[in-house]
Amino acid sequence: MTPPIRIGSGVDVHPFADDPDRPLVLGGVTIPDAVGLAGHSDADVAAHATADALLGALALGDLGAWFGVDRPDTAGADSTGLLATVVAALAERGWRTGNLDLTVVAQRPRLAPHRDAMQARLAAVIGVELDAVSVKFTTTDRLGFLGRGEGIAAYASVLVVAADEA
Ligand SMILES: Nc1ccn([C@@H]2O[C@H](COP(=O)(O)O)[C@@H](O)[C@H]2O)c(=O)n1
Ligand SMILES: C[C@@]1(CO)OP(=O)(O)OP(=O)(O)OC[C@H]1O
Repeated sequence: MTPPIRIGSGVDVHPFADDPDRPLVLGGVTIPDAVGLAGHSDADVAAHATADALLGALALGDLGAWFGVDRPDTAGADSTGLLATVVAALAERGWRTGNLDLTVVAQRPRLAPHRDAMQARLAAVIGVELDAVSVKFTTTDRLGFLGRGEGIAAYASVLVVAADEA
């Protein structure tokens, strides 16, 4: 019998864009005065890692399997819309999110001032209380490609719960 809780993890990395006017979007929040990430969608690594974690919890494949990698309809897409589609797919199968713990790895910019906004936005999109979403930030102390400021990564862990569980 399938246990009433399942765990999922997701990872995503995108490089900084060459275009200095591209917005940086993380967890559905536009970070002011920051260069954005390159990608087919809005390149929101936080939303992508969260969506992959939810898909992983139910062994439903990954973002590319659901949304392709270069489909015209996802060009420049708001990734919280993709995440909402994944949340709806879970609900259709009788599952809801228990909690999300997300770590964004970025040498720059400083993100802590945007934690509350990201937590609130992600909680709204995945349909959980505010205290079920944790967003953390770390640098790599200048080590590696992230530490050289070449891009941003996000790592998400989720618990999903059978919707009929109290
Ligand atoms: N892009 C970032 C990275 C980190 N922070 C905050 O700084 C703290 C210390 O980071 P270390 O990598 O030096 O351990 C971290 O816990 C975050 O609070 C940040 O705001 N933005
Ligand atoms: C979101 C999708 C949609 O084309 O594209 P990207 O924004 O490039 O993001 P990535 O995590 O590289 O791949 C997943 C794709 O499904």
